[in-house]
Amino acid sequence: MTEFAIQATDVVKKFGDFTAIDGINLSVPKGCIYGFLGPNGCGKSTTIRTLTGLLSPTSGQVNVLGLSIPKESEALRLKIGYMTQKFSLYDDLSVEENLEFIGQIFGMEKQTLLQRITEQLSTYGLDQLRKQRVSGMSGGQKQRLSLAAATMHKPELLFLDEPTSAVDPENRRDFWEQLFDLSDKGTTILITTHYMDEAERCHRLAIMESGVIRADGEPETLMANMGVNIVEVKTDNLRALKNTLIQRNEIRSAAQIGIRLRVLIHQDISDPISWLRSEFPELKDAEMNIARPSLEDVFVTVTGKGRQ
Ligand SMILES: Nc1ncnc2c1ncn2[C@@H]1O[C@H](COP(=O)(O)OP(=O)(O)OP(=O)(O)O)[C@@H](O)[C@H]1O
Repeated sequence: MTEFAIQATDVVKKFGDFTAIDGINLSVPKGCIYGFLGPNGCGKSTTIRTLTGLLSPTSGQVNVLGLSIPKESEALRLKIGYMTQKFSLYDDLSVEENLEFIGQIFGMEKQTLLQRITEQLSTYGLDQLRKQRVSGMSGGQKQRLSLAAATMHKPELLFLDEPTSAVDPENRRDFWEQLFDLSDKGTTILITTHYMDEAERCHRLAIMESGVIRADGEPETLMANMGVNIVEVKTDNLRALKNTLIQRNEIRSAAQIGIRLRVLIHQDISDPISWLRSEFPELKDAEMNIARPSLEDVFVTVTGKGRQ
């Protein structure tokens, strides 16, 4: 039987008249890296804050690591780590002082604390920077320190709210290596992002829009079950072609990618290339090929963006 780190049922969170999350159901298996993908303002941070007990849901049930939230949030606090996009570090303290401070908050004894600081500095490549003040550090260094701080007390469950938005692709890749290491050791990770490539690395994924989960599952399964075929078209006048194509109900979306138009066509059309040639005379001699689905296609298919 699958054990779940997080189970949320029909969770609603309102701010006054505004509904930020609207009936979310979520089951996150233990040890899983679970992604939350969605545009700015769709409710990702509100969901995380509700799951950690920082916000109380307006209605619905939340169970995290066997604890009923928000009632048992205080007990949960010791079992989770939480890293936000702002990194939440103390600028005037050095690298090791930041870790020491966090360890003290979690009530670690002096000897254990010193040993853990040494471990964390080594794991996150911060040995050389131990005396460095945070204010003089680069985005990538701050990110590593922030992850070291969030995992000081060896949490069972780690919440990461857009942790890579302030760093370059190389640092992002290194950061993901660290996440896979943590996952290998059994840590459950819930991470929010609006980067497609990052979402593809997750074991499971929920796609969120306007406070609602539009789809969830393994990235591969989501891509397989999209209900569309993808054709890439290379021809002239792509802008005009796009406007013509999206008038048809059979076409879910069309987006220009460089010199090609990526066209998502409903799966009930069995031979989409022949269909395009026969329905649109301007495509008679166009170069067309079937493309592999991407997570961006899934996103477009399950959210309102496909209807534009
Ligand atoms: N304390 C609050 N009071 C009122 N409205 C809020 C509050 N917190 C969030 N909201 C609103 O709820 C919606 C969801 O916000 P949230 O921060 O959860 O989105 P998000 O998906 O995390 O976005 P981002 O990627 O920009 O962080 C937004 O419209 C936001 O303005």
